[in-house]
Amino acid sequence: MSRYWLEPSFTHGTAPRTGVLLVNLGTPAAPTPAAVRPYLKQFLSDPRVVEIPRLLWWPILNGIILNTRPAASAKKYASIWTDEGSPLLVHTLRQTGLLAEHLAGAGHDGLDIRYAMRYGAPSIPATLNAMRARGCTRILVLPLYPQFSASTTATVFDEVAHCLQHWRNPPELRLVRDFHDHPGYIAALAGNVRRHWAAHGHPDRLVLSFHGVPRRTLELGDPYHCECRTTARLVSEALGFEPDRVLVCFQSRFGKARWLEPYTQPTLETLAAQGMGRVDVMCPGFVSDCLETLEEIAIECKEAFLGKGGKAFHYIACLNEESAWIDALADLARQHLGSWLEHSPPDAAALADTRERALASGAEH
Ligand SMILES: C=CC1=C(C)c2cc3[nH]c(cc4nc(cc5[nH]c(cc1n2)c(C)c5CCC(=O)O)C(CCC(=O)O)=C4C)c(C)c3C=C
Ligand SMILES: [Fe+2]
Ligand SMILES: [Fe+2]
Repeated sequence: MSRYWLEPSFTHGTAPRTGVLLVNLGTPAAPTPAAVRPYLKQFLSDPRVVEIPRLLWWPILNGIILNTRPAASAKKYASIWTDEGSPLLVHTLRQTGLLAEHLAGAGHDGLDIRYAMRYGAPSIPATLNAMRARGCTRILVLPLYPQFSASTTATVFDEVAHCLQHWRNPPELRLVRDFHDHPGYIAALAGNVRRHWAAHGHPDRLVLSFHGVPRRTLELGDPYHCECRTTARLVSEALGFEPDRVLVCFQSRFGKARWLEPYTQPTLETLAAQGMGRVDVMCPGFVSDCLETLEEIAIECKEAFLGKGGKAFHYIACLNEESAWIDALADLARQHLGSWLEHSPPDAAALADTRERALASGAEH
């Protein structure tokens, strides 16, 4: 769409309102190669995600990756798909509903609370347009990534800004950059582990596995690695578990470059070889279970650990619909909504009236 075409901005008959937009990564529409391909194409064409010059990357993406990976990924998606759809989508949808209920219950009614996906549907532009149609003149954007990374959080901000370039009358905007050390988020993670341990006893090692990014991004100043380490330290402290029995590692390496280390699967294999009977693995960087947790960790890494002689592998689920997490999410939203909760948005209807009278009379506005 051309940026020189600015959309009109009528909000007649709708009370001005404040919106909260949760954003997650996105997921294919179905666990089939035909549905995975366009999703991967959009995802891997984002220059924030793959920082390789387009002239080099384009032939690799279109000539090799998009011809081989969709079929392989579709099989993995099929192994975790539910009757309601992709786990990532199902959890994001439920979290949105629970957050809306929670905030309404706390007296903050009238908020327009929605979710969008950075890749695939519902898209950020389509959702922002729907919020405008509902009269949102203030929007809080809350990416569901606890740790900031240019490849995730920043690209959400880019997409929001790109969309608003086409608006004649854009909303007031607030962005949540990260929540890697939010006390409610840390407490919810520790609560999940404690509950697991109350039922199953303690492991020899607790492995905290985060999604990886290229090592080069750390050298260039991306704070992601440090935020992951901080989250891990805070969770360990909250648990009071001996620090040398907690390991931090990075999963989902993509391509041949060096990524953040240590890598999750080789670390688990080493632990098995060292005679660690039981490991528990949790993925604090994902607030919703998805392909990377349910397939890569709970299936592939489990097989790898047991295959090297490990005796028991426990995967501890993501926060998903945990009430402590919904409390934390509501707290985070409230904290960033701040003054917006105290003062309702300026009355757009009054402005529209003035404008209409001016247009009708042909007078200078
Ligand atoms: C190619 C580079 C990739 C970077 C950099 C990257 C960073 C990154 N990703 C997440 C969260 C998720 N990634 C997911 C899937 C996924 N990730 C990549 C590649 C990169 N991610 C690919 C190609 C895929 C698709 C699946 C596959 O073909 O293997 C998911 C799961 C989506 C789902 O549908 O369940 C999540 C979530 C973070 C947090 C991050 C950087 C911090
Ligand atoms: Fe990823
Ligand atoms: Fe660091």
